[in-house]
Amino acid sequence: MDLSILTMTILSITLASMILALRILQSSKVKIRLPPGPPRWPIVGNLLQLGPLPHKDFASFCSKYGPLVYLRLGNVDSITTNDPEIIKEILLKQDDAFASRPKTLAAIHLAYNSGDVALAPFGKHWKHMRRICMEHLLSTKRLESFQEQRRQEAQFMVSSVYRDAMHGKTINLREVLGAFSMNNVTRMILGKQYFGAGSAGPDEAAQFMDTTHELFWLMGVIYLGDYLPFWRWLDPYRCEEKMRDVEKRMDAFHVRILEEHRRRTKVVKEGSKDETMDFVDILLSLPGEDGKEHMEDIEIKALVQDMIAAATDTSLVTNEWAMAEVIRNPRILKKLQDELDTVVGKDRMVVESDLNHLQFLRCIVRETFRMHPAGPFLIPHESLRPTKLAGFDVPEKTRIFINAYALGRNPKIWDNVDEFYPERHMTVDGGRIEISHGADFKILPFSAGKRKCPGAPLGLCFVLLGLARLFHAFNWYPPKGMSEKDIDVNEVYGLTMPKANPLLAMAKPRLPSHLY
Ligand code: HEM
Repeated sequence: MDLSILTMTILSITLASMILALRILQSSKVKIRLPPGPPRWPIVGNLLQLGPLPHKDFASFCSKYGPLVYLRLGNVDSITTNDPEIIKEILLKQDDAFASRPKTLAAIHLAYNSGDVALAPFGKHWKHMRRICMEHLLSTKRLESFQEQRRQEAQFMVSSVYRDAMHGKTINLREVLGAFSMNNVTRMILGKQYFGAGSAGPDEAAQFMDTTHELFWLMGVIYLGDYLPFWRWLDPYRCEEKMRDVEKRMDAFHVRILEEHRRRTKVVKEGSKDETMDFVDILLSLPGEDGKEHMEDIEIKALVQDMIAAATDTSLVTNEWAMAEVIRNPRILKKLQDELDTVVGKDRMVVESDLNHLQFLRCIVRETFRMHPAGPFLIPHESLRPTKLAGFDVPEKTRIFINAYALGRNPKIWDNVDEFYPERHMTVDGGRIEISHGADFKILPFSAGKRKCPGAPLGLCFVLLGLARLFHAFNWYPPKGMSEKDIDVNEVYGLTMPKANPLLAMAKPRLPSHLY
């Protein structure tokens, strides 16, 4: 064949293929009807429209464009919603389409390459790991077996506040509540506590706390490298480098924990010591996936890290918000203490069996979740396949930002959205107040469907017990020189949404001294 004919043929075929490809692309684009959303820039999409509080930016997009909004974040399709019906559709009716997680750099570096539960994609490994947590850490029987430890930690917390109160010291409630959550969690999981008498050495405790704080922070960052590949390459804020550093330190910590437990198991087997089993002991004794004799170390480390991260910060953040809102509102504090005095009395401390009878306290917790949900976007989900939602198309691998913050402040479903008013949750017949989402999906503290929080009963127990003890045992006031309304309610964004500034307050004991 003549060279010019060959060239012509190649050119014609290339041109024809290009026209065909363009037609296919156009026709597929015509068919796709994405939800409405703000105009976007080339390459970065809507990323530049997000500030330090993205849950508020997303909320204002919903006010402007409707209950379901499409955003293009760099090269990632994303949707956000604040509407109960759409949320129900995502989490319940189309659960099988929306139950996955995106593979973020945090999942790679801080969750053993998505080898955990919370950041794992939907699939066999996730199911296996989740079942282990449900059966061996979060079953009713296991939770009951740790009840005495929770009582001890509640008493330790009250006693430490009492000591400071008697010396007229200002109490840093973030520290107090953080120690309560962390000790409870590490006692269940690692068999040791990091605060107070009998705790791990001060160096180990300080190191562990620093590293876990960094871990929480890095897990919450909306890292541009997840949306723009070139950003990952530049990494101007050295964010990925920090992730790698925390990954290394956390891993070294887990290696030590596993060694300690293996040594101890040997001693227990030899019969010289009787120990109750913590979660790590149990994980070390379980068979692995696909008929393996044991779980792999990496799986144990991923689960332990997940449980500590998921359980500690969520309950601390919720408790700090609830305390801040109640101390800002003396009327609510008085009403709560009246309830505590009626149900519990003043001659003993609150115990767990009281918690179901404290309806006003339960309303306070519900109201706290409405205004300050621990997870403003839950943990972002990802769609597994293309689907339809509220009449619009949602492509495969779309990132789903369910805005629990904007749901709780949605003026279409709540009145006076910025007022902390627990009474709005009272039932007409005075019945037990449910703290989960309920049928109307007007709040979403623990999510719903396949990825709903498996630790909700335990998390609620930490929250209700911690608050009941502190409000029953003490009167609370703002620090000297401040009034109630000076207590700020600003938040910072992260995987959880804590108060921007630690809550400081003064406490005055209100029960007989021998109870402390
Ligand atoms: C007040 C306390 C807590 C709150 C508010 C809370 C809230 C949440 C939320 C909003 C999610 C995301 C659900 C979703 O993405 O759809 C979640 C997931 C999760 N939570 Fe909790 N949580 C709390 C306590 C706990 C505790 C105590 C544990 C365990 C010890 C725990 C373990 C988990 C795990 C493993 C996941 C991931 C589930 C999955 O992806 O399958 N949480 N939690």
